[in-house]
Amino acid sequence: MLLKRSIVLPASKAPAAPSVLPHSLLSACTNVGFTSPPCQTVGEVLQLSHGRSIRAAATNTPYPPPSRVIPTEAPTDVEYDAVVVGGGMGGLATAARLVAKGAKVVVLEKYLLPGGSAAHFKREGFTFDVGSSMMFGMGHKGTTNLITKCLETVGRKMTSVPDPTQVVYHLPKSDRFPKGLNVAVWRKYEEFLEELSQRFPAEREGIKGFYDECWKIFNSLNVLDLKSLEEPRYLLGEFAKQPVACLTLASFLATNSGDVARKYIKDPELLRFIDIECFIWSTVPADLTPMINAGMVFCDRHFGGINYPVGGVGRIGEELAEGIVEYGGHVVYKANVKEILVEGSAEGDRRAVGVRLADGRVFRGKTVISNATRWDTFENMIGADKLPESEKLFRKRFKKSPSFFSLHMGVKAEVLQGEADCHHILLEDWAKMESARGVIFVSIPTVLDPSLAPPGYHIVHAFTPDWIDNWKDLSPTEYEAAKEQLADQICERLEAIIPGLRAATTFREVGTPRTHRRYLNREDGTYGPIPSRRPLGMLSMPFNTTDIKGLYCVGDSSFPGQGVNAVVFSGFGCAHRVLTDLGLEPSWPVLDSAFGKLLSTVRNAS
Ligand SMILES: NC(=O)c1ccc[n+]([C@@H]2O[C@H](COP(=O)([O-])OP(=O)(O)OC[C@H]3O[C@@H](n4cnc5c(N)ncnc54)[C@H](O)[C@@H]3O)[C@@H](O)[C@H]2O)c1
Ligand SMILES: CC(C)=CCC/C(C)=C/C=C/C(C)=C/C=C/C(C)=C/C=C/C=C(C)/C=C/C=C(C)/C=C/C=C(\C)CCC=C(C)C
Repeated sequence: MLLKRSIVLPASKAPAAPSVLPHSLLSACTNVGFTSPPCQTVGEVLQLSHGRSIRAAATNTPYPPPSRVIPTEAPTDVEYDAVVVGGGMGGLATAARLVAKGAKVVVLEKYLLPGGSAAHFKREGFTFDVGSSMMFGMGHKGTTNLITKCLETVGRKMTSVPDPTQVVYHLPKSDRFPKGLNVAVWRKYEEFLEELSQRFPAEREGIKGFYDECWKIFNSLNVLDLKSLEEPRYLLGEFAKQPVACLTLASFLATNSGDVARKYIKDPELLRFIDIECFIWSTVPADLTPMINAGMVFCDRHFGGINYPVGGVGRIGEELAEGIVEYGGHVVYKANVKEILVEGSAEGDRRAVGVRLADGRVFRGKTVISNATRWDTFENMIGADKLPESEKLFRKRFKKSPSFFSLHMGVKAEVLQGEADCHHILLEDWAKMESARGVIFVSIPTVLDPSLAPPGYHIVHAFTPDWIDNWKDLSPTEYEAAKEQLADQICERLEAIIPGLRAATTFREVGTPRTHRRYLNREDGTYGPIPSRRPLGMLSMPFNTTDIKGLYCVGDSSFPGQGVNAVVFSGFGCAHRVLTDLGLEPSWPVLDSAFGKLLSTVRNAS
């Protein structure tokens, strides 16, 4: 095994090897749907700094060639119940829930395929995940398995392969850990606690105390029927059915993970570990990470587990899009929304009535749901001069997180012989945890699903946070050179955990924050919003409704934030709120408006 876990659990504790399906069996399930390049290409042959040359993405030709009809049309002479801008996981989840209730829906996606950051693309026999690769919410029990539930909403089911770990950390060396702090987050909770406690024996009780608090949250979430927190009829119903769970969640709404961690843990090195536990999914340390989100992430990884969808992460979006169409909805690609049409001019009176595409087509709807970031939705599709007050507040409280620099590599399988863990985190210096190009995230999905690469090869997808400003004002030649230089540096660092990586690499494609901006249509290529000051837990995050009537936001700039299962939850909430506003689900209108006012007062004050 080349990516060694430095401390191995006692044999009795070690989990069984993952059930990796044979290549032949997996390829039968693999979808060869339409593809197109989400990353920019880097030329025919790359000269690596250590003297070898490898094939880079040669052309923008989709691989394999498109085999499906790509719908680019939907009727424009009807009024839809909902026009959804963007077919990322947030938009698709909303649309799936809406069509299942009989709503007339059109999803307008700028790109050629569904899924947004959770899509995939194909090159030379490799199927690469665009961004997301660590899938929560794909379990089979409880109520928090939101991806499974969302697929079921439109009659779909997917096969996935269980990951034996959520992630393996390769953290900085210190006096106490001369070989580095190496921790595997095992699928079994007790095994993870044991491994971490072996590293920090004096904190055994504190470790259990902190993570057990997370279970209080998760167990409360996991009995609720998860829908819109902006809908009082539903909320009161859940309070009546599950009073303890709701009160527990309410008590954590304004809490951040760092506060709870410090209640139980004193060791500064262990507190730094809790910071990176949060950072890898929230891109901020524990003090800025809402405790409810930590409860969800730190427990679902052991409850439903991390599961890799067979055929690649992009299959989820493809299945959802097909399901939406089967249920009577429309999903239109190459549909670039330039403007959200708003009638009325006075704040409070304005109403969204449809959208206009770059090619001039107009789609009218009783509601408009934007899966673009709030910055793209308001500044770019409505007008910076028309920002509602609540949006001004959002911009004060939240800023754009960095984007990512990504490296998609095809490597000879020998270099990863015996490797069983899909996700790894590498950090050499704690002081650089929050810096651009500090933490390196690694995903090797072929250890779970070999069908993603040709026989004898693996995929290594490595990415690191980076700012778009680092890529501005470069000539095309400078841009290409900068990409190659940084890619070489990242590969060199990765050799610490994958010796021989550079020599084994046969294919490499590089994406920068500019690539993310261009292909995901996210301002500055941002990964999502992060708090600009200490947040009051989840209270300051906006829900789905906006101050413009009929306009809703879904995705990672709405409650509960970043994460594929998080944006799917945001889609469940959004669809529920829209259905009640359309009269397709029951509500109590008088209570509704009073509750809406109360909620915005609490949020504005928090
Ligand atoms: N960006 C990454 O590299 C990355 C990595 C890991 C995880 N993720 C996760 O992915 C999730 C993002 O999900 P999401 O649903 O909020 O957003 P998303 O960015 O994945 O999807 C938004 C979709 O809307 C489309 N779109 C945007 N503007 C449009 C317009 N004007 N017209 C038509 N289509 C338009 C985009 O093409 C995209 O498909 C987040 O949870 C994030 O944590 C992202
Ligand atoms: C009054 C009122 C309003 C209220 C009352 C009380 C109550 C009832 C409350 C309730 C609440 C709720 C329901 C909530 C919910 C929440 C949720 C669902 C959440 C979720 C979350 C999730 C998350 C956050 C997730 C995330 C994830 C992520 C981000 C991931 C990512 C990953 C990555 C990036 C990593 C990768 C790695 C490598 C590659 C290594």
